[in-house]
Order: sequence, then structure tokens, then C-alpha cells
Amino acid sequence: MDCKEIDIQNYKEEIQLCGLKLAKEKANSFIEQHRKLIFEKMNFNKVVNLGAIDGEDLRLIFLKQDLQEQDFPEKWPKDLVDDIYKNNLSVITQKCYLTLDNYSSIELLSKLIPCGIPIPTGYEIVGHIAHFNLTHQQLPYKKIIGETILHKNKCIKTVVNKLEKLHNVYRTPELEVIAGENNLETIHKEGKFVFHLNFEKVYWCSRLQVERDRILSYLKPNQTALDLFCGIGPFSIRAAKMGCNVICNDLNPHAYDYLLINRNKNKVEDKLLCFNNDARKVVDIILNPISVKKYPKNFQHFDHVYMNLPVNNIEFCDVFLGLLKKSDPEIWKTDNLPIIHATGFVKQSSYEDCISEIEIRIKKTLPNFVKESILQFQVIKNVNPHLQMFCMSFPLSIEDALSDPSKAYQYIKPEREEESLPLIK
Ligand SMILES: C[S@@+](CC[C@H](N)C(=O)[O-])C[C@H]1O[C@@H](n2cnc3c(N)ncnc32)[C@H](O)[C@@H]1O
Repeated sequence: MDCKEIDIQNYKEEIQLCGLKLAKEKANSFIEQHRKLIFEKMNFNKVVNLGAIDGEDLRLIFLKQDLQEQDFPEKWPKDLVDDIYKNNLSVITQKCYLTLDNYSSIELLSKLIPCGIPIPTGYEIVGHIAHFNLTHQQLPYKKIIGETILHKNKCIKTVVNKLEKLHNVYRTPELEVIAGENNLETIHKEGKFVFHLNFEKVYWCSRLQVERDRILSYLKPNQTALDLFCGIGPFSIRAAKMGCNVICNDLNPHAYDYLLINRNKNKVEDKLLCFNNDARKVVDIILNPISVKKYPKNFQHFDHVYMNLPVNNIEFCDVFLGLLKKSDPEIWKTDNLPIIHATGFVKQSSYEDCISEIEIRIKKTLPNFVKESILQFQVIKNVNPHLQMFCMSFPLSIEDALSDPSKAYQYIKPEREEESLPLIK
């Protein structure tokens, strides 16, 4: 069978199966009454509609494929056998037609994709979109994979495969629609929050929800956070809803547009100060004693910095060197320096090796950093056995804050240089 040619919507398999014959109207109550015996002890896992047989009403039968008629009643649980006799039921072998509805998506894909090719089990859901990273081997089966997922998940309307690793500045994926509607504009729900986005135009990762939870647990109501690479605002908006003020920024103009939409949809208009600029420029604006005066008081100082652009966040920390020298002394003092939460990649496997490598790297930007000051080192994902994505939380040291400000300023000019001020009620 060449699975690339299968008409998945009309998939039908003829098969001889043995199982328990039941009238349709009795089936549900019998299954309910004997659920434990049927599904756990007997390992039955299918209920198949047999249709009309011998002029009788519709019948259903529960089946497992390796069951033999001659095993009844000796190999069946006694309680079940007693009830089968009591209800005048019988065990039969019958020709059946199994369709997509009789299989889970994994069972179906295991049948349709040749042995030796790994079944793609993991995919991310973003609103109505299912998102795969198919391997080279799985690619010839992309249509069948997409259609199976569409058929088995009614809330999914579009299935996409990521073509390239995220290489571009905006971290947007190159996608191919492999099944369903060609519509990448979606609304994703994360708990009670809604996020509008176009999956092709902005960065989004549903799996980072747990990581967001973790960083959010550092924040207290009325504190201010600086979310420098905020995307469409999943962290910022959730922090705002906790009662925090957030200065948020993303260089991607599309991300900025969705950020403003999401700010309104989640009703946190007065809690976010939004920028569409290069992160370095935003730090410069917020620390500059003159430019910062333009913003409401609760956005003139920040308690936490969240930097989620893993490529070089550790190296980016030079922007905080000399913070106390370049900022307003009325606003910034030695006892209100920020906690930095920076993501990055490290090419080590053990905890100690990771910390040692990061300490060497970070000392190039913050020379007074010591590993003893680390509040938490969290591995977010193992990219491969020797490459880990991490997030590290640590307070900016007084010594680094009092050093000479960094001169290493590499400004990326944004397409637009906008900011959106919060509504002051
Ligand atoms: C990995 S994504 C994270 C987005 C968001 N924090 C999230 O979790 O959904 C990194 C973001 O950084 C933005 N970005 C890249 N370079 C930037 C820069 N120089 N300044 C500001 N934002 C930048 C990208 O547009 C992208 O949205």
C-alpha cells in the first residue's frame, strides 16, 4: 500500500473481528456498568457499528483484534461472563469495516506510515493551527499526517509544517500548510488570556507557557517589569493582569501591532508601555534621565528584566553596566537594582559545566558577576545532548551598576520607531 495515495477521508478497512454482540440501545449502559472489566481486564478498545444484521436493529460490538472466539468463556473474567449469560448476549466473529473513527491518530498513523519511519506524535497547537516539525523521512507522508490530525481534532482547521529553523531576526517560521485551510491568522488561548496572532508573521511558542509561569512567580503586584523581546505580549500581558506595570518592546512591527490588539483584548491598556524598537534603544530611553521623564512614574524604574531572545541575551547584559552612572539618581539607587532573567544557549551538559561557561561569558559584559549570585538556572529545553537552552535569574550587582557605562552600542534600526503610551485613568 502506498500511503501517499490513500484517500484518508474515505478510509475503510475490512477485517474479521471477534467481540461481544450487543443491541445498540443496550450498549452504552452495559459498557458503563462493566467499564473496568471490559476496558482494563479484557483490554477491549473499540466499539464498532455493525449496522443491521439478520433483520435485527443496529448492533454494536466491542473488539480487540487478537481476541479468539474459542477463548470464551474460559479466558474471560467470571463476573463479565455471568452478566453476558444473564443478559442473553453472545460472543461472535464478524466481518467489520473500520474507519478513521475507530482509531486514534497515533494508531492510524502507525498503520499508514511504513515501519522504520518514526510516527510524528508531538505537535504544537496555536489557536486553530497544529504545527509539526517533520523530519526528512516523514515529509513524504505529510499529507496523510495533516489529514489525520484534521480528522481527529475538530478544533484544528489548519496543519502546518515548519520548513526552516528560526534564523531570521524576528524569529518567524517558514511554514508550509500541509492540510486544511490556508489561514494562519488565529486566536490562541492561554488560560484566561487570549492572544491574536498571525503564525507566519510573528514568533509564538505555546510550550513556553510553563516557563512564563516560572518567571511570573518572581513578580509581585505593583512592581514594574521590562520585557525587552516581548513578541505579541504573552509574558507582559499576564504580568500586567497580576497587577504589575510592564515596559514591553519588540522590533517586529507585526508583533507590535498584535501586542496593541492583545493589550486591548485582555483589558490591560493602562498597565503596558509598548515600544516597537531595538531593545538596546529602549534600555537607553528608559535609563536616560531626560527621556524617561516623558513616561508615567510607574514606568520610570523596573524591578525585573525579562530577555527572551536566546541567541545572545547573556552578551546583551552590557546595557546594564553602569546603570547607576547613566540614570537619574532620584530614580535608581543601590537598593533598587533589577533582577535579570536572561535566556541563552550553552554547549555543556552538566549543571557545573553550564554555570562555569556562562560565568566566563557574562563576565565579559558584567565583570563583577559571580556565579554565587545566581538565583535560579533553569534548563528550558535540551536542543541536543550537548546544547541546552536555559534561563538564568540573577540580580545586577552594585559593582557593575557603578562601573563605567558600556560603550559597545550596536543599534539595529527598526522598520518603525514607535511607542504606545498606556492610558492613564
Ligand atoms: C524568541 S522571540 C520571543 C518572543 C516572546 N517573548 C514570546 O515568548 O513569545 C524573540 C523576539 O525578539 C524580537 N527581537 C529580535 N531582535 C530584537 C531586537 N534587537 N530588539 C527587540 N526585539 C527583537 C523578535 O522579533 C521576536 O519577537
